[in-house]
Amino acid sequence: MPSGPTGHAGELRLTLVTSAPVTAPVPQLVARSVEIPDPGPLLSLLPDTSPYAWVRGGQGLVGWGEAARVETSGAHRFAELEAWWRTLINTAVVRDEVQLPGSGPVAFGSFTFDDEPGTSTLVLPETIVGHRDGRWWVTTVSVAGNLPPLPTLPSATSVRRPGAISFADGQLTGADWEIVVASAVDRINAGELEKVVLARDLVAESPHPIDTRWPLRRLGEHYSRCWTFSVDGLLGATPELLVRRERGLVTSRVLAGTIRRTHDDVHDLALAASLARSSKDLEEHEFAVRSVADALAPYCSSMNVPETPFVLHLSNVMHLATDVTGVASGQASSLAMAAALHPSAAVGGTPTDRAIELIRELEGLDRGRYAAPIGWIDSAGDGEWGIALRCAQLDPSDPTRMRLFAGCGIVAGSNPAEELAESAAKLIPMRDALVR
Ligand SMILES: C=C(O[C@H]1C=CC=C(C(=O)O)[C@@H]1O)C(=O)O
Repeated sequence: MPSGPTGHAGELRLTLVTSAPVTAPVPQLVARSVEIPDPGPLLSLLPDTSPYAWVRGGQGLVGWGEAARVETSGAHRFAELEAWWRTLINTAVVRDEVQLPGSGPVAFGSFTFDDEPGTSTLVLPETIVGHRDGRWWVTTVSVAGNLPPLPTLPSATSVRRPGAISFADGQLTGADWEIVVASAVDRINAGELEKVVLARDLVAESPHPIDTRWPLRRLGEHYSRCWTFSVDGLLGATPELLVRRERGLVTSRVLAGTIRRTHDDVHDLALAASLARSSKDLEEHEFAVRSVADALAPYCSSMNVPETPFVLHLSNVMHLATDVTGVASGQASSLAMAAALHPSAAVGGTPTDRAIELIRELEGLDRGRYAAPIGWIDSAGDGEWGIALRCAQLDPSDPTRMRLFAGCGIVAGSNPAEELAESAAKLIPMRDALVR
């Protein structure tokens, strides 16, 4: 049901929560972006309430405050939220003195993996700070119809370290999850499908409410090749870019096929070489690349799909990776492309429908917004959408608790114990970010 606008003059906010097409009137949005001197690391600017972030190698966007928000659920969630964004932007007054991707008004978004349960959201923060190629800017947004004043940026604030964190099994114990993986392998060997991605969760508990900026800063430091994100208490550092659309250029980083690192550099190099030759991992990777290339093809006039993957080295694992690029042929936005790509074979399986049915049947997990698109969209429809991996969701009703997620692509040659060990390696970034 739509609710709002709420607040009083000068603090007008629009909040919509809807399971029906988003039809409520939208307010007059006024936004301005101005260049600023280097304000310091983006992630250290965030205040402690509802931080929004999309940062890689120190560059990207952070935001806070809430000028407008919309939530929805169901099979049409992507189209409904995009329609709302377009309506908001169509009547907006924007003074953008920066003219870079990510300047001007930007909505951060996070979507559910499945149509139900849960809600997906787009949020337009009141303040957004961006950094790209040696330039910094601030965007201020008002929905009260007047030009917003420039904010005073906070100086780096201190962040509370989580207390002694305890971790417990989530929905399934490791042993039970291995049984689930074994049944998936049986179903693949029976010829029902080729690949399915199965996930598990852990529950982290702190003696006091978790300040999510602590793990965010750690993730930004230790996984600088990944996209560190935060939207509505879902935070993590994903190595997988579902899609970027920027001035007509479309990019996707596809990952599938994983090997754990040992931290012995010589041994890790040998492992990387064996990953690049592993027929099980190459097959798993090929499914993922195909699914992305097929989904992007209708949106591109030309595409480059490399035949051979490269090995992406992260501090916990190494992945087979392929960067698919294309030239956009029409006006479809980054969000429309993310919708077309989701769920790719990196988080669903092959064939997609059969894999999703098997996930629902076997996994026993509410994935929430894990393994689904998370990112941002600007007024031109450009933006970046990652897959929410290597992440955790803060419990909205108990901020001392977070659920951590990790999943593995299961194919005919998968071994349940190996997959459990791989999932544990994929949980390391979030575990370490919480305890170190
Ligand atoms: C589903 C996850 O990873 C996917 C992305 C990269 C490699 C994967 C793999 O090798 O299994 C997974 O498909 C996860 O990290 O939770």
